[in-house]
Amino acid sequence: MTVIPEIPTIDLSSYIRPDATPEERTGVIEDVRSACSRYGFLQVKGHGVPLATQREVLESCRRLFDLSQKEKDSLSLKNNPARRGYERIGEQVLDAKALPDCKEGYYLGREIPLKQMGFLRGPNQWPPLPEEAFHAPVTEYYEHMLRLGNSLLEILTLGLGHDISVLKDFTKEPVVNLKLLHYPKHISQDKRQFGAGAHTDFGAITILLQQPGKDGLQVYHEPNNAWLPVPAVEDSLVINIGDLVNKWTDGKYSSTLHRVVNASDGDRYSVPCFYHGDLSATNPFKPGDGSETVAEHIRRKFDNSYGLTEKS
Ligand SMILES: O=C(O)CCC(=O)C(=O)O
Ligand SMILES: [Fe+2]
Repeated sequence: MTVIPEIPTIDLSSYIRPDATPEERTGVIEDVRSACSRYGFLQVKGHGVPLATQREVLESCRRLFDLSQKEKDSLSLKNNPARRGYERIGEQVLDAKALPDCKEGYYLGREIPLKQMGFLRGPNQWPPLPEEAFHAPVTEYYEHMLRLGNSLLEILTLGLGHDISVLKDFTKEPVVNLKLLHYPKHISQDKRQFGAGAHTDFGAITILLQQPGKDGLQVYHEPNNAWLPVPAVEDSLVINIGDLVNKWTDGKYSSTLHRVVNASDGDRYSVPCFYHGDLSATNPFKPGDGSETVAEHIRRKFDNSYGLTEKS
């Protein structure tokens, strides 16, 4: 009988706690290294993001997507050079062999002044919701993602045998973007319809909050030719490696195909956080290897998935 493996869950508190021993830290580094090279995915607990903050950001998703279609369309990412804002159901095609994704989304990131606006950098588009119903909870969650993202990059870097100082340029002014997602109930009978078609993430790492109890994420496991479900467990965050780190580590840490089919009998909300890094950075693990910049890499993949060109 083939035993289908499970995506491992790792307790990060043994690394993050100020009084963690060197042995405890080494244990976490080793476990994360192993999960990233075997699966490219892991779940973490003990990550330091308060449960109330997680619940609030998921509530903010519900409030946002409950706005009228007209209000949401007026915030479209297509009219925004920083690509902040709203994506309609069917607007993104993550897998060109499948039907357009059955999800709607909303991008937010660091608030950058208008005069410094550029690709993925600029002011956010804020929906017409009270401060405490959206702006405050989303901003609080965002600050936690920055902190956690930096700790995870450290852990990954140490696992590769590098000093964390190699991350200096990459983490200088990092583009770290949240995406609020809503998957309606899955009703299509068409086998080519997914909430999110099979894809790998574009950036360095992704930290994903799934609405507890609302399963749907599946990760491809090549050795078994199987899609492994990643259960939506309260207070666990999913971490996965993106294409940038896959490329920079020659696949030692792999960006793995994944997809979403809303398995619940109602709406499903989730919040991925894409840590892309400093747009002008190149490979921190092999400086001078001639690789493209973070900006060049992300732009190609991002615009392609929305059918955008540099000028649109
Ligand atoms: O909603 C999810 O569980 C995953 C979303 C995802 O993979 C993505 O947005 O890249
Ligand atoms: Fe993804």
